[in-house]
Amino acid sequence: MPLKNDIVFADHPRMLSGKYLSYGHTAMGMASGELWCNLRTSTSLEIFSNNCIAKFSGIRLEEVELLSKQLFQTSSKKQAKVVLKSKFLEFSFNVIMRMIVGKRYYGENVEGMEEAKRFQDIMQELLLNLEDFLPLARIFDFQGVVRKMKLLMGKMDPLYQRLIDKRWKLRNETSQTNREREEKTWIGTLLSLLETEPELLSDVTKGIKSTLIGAATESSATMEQAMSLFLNREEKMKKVQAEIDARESGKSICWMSKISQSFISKKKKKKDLPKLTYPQNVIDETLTLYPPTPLLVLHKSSKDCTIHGYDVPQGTMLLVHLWAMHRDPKLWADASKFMPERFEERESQGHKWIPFGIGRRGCPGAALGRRVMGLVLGALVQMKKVRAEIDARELGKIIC
Ligand code: HEM
Repeated sequence: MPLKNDIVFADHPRMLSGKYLSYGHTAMGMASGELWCNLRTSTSLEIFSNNCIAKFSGIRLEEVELLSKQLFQTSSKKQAKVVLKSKFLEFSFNVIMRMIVGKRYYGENVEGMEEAKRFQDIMQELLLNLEDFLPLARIFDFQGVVRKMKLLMGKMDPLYQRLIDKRWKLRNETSQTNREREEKTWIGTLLSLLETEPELLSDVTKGIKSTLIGAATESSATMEQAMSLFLNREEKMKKVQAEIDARESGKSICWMSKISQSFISKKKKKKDLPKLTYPQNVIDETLTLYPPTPLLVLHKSSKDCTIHGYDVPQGTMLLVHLWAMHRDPKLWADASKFMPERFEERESQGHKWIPFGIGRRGCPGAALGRRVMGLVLGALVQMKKVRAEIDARELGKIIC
């Protein structure tokens, strides 16, 4: 059956089950696009591997601790209102930037204030514009959105270029120890890729940009949404607290790192760590009802193909209507209800649940995103325990 136009909306899993997704469509993501494809070599896959993510667990724990301290300070004298959106964004940027370049860009201990300020200003502007930056607006370019985004991306380029040049110079000049330290960051790993494939320099820059924006905005939007769902449904929050309490049998020793480890991928869960099923289900349900990328990113067919009986010519753009799929009453019981319990039968969710996309261009940061979100939510619903752990550590009573 021929298609009527060159933009296809897929709003049913059957549309996604054809061979369309299996032969390497091209994501037309705003910053990554085809370029990320080139980076999907063993080196870039390594930076998203479970081992690599585990290596950075200390960074995540430190950042959650700093976030918690900020919240304690704000409310130390009396109850205070806190805008979590900005706190989550700054937290997410710090986590991801420490993994990428080993530096914080917000809050205390910021190295190089001038560079940090430039970075913060660009991010602020970018995020304000990102809210308008829906794929459809981009196709028809309402209000010159594309031009605005290109301008901002252009402003980011020198910043990233300087970061990369600095690291590249250090790699070539410094001692073995410094070099090894550099290699521990993502940028170090990606730069080692350039030694064998120097033509990938511009892909590395663009890959880092898209990773950063996606990682920070998507995780923080989900955390914000989950907190708002929680605050309006006390019984769900209590259930999460109870599961964490039961798992720790009331002890508050080093539990943050244990919580963090509990959010690793289901298949890799360590035997000695009881599952934290309900908090995980809360995150998954938040991603069902409020996917941060409700239309995924634009995809384009790299060859002629047939989806669900329709002939799709090469170059057709595909928008996946994830929002509609995740709320389709034919696919889900009580489709619009916040019901983390539906994930108790996890295996049956299949292709109808794809907040991270699917296939070769699916989100490579899904495992990392889950861990970060799990840790933050776990900490926020158990602030007393976090405080006890931080105090005990500062008094030298525990080491973890
Ligand atoms: C709640 C957390 C997150 C959600 C819901 C999410 C969702 C997505 C989605 C839907 C896509 C497009 C997939 C497709 O169209 O098939 C994507 C792509 C991507 N995500 Fe995420 N993401 C999250 C966190 C992260 C994190 C933490 C990172 C990295 C540290 C990351 C890095 C990327 C990259 C690099 C791409 C582009 C992949 C490509 O073009 O091949 N994401 N993400």
